[in-house]
Amino acid sequence: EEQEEDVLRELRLFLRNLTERLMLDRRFKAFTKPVDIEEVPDYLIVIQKPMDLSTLLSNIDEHKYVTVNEFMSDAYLIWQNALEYNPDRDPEDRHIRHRACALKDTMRTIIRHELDKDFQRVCEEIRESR
Ligand SMILES: COC(=O)[C@H](Cc1ccco1)c1ccncc1
Repeated sequence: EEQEEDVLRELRLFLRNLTERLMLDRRFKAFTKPVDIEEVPDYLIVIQKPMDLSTLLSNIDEHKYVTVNEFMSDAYLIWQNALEYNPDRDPEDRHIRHRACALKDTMRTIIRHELDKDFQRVCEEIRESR
C-alpha cells in the first residue's frame, strides 16, 4: 500500500546517497564504471557477474532493491570481483584489492551508523510479504 511505497522510496534515497558518496571518493575511481571489456578482453571469462557503482545506481532507480541486504549482495560483487580478477602479489593488484576492501568496509560502516535497525526490519517485512 502507499505507506510501503513511502518506505521503499526512503530506502532508495538512502542507497542513492550512499552510492553517490562512494563515487565521489577518489580511492574508488576504478569501481565507478563497468570494467572496460575492450581494455580487459578476458574480464568476462574470469568474472561471471560484473558490478560497479554506476550499475548499482541504475538498479536503485529501477526499484531492484527492497532491502539493504539485496543491495549489499550486489555491492559485495564489486569487492569479490576485484579480489578474484586481481589476485597477484604485484603492487597494482595489491592496490586495487586494498581499495576494494576499503570500499566494502566504508559501505558497511555507513550502513551500520546511518540506517535505523527498525527501518531495515520494515523493509525485510515488505520483502517477505511480496
Ligand atoms: C575493478 O577494476 C579492475 O578490476 C580493473 C581490472 C583491470 C586490469 C587491467 C585493466 O583493468 C583494474 C583497474 C585498475 N587497477 C587494477 C585493476
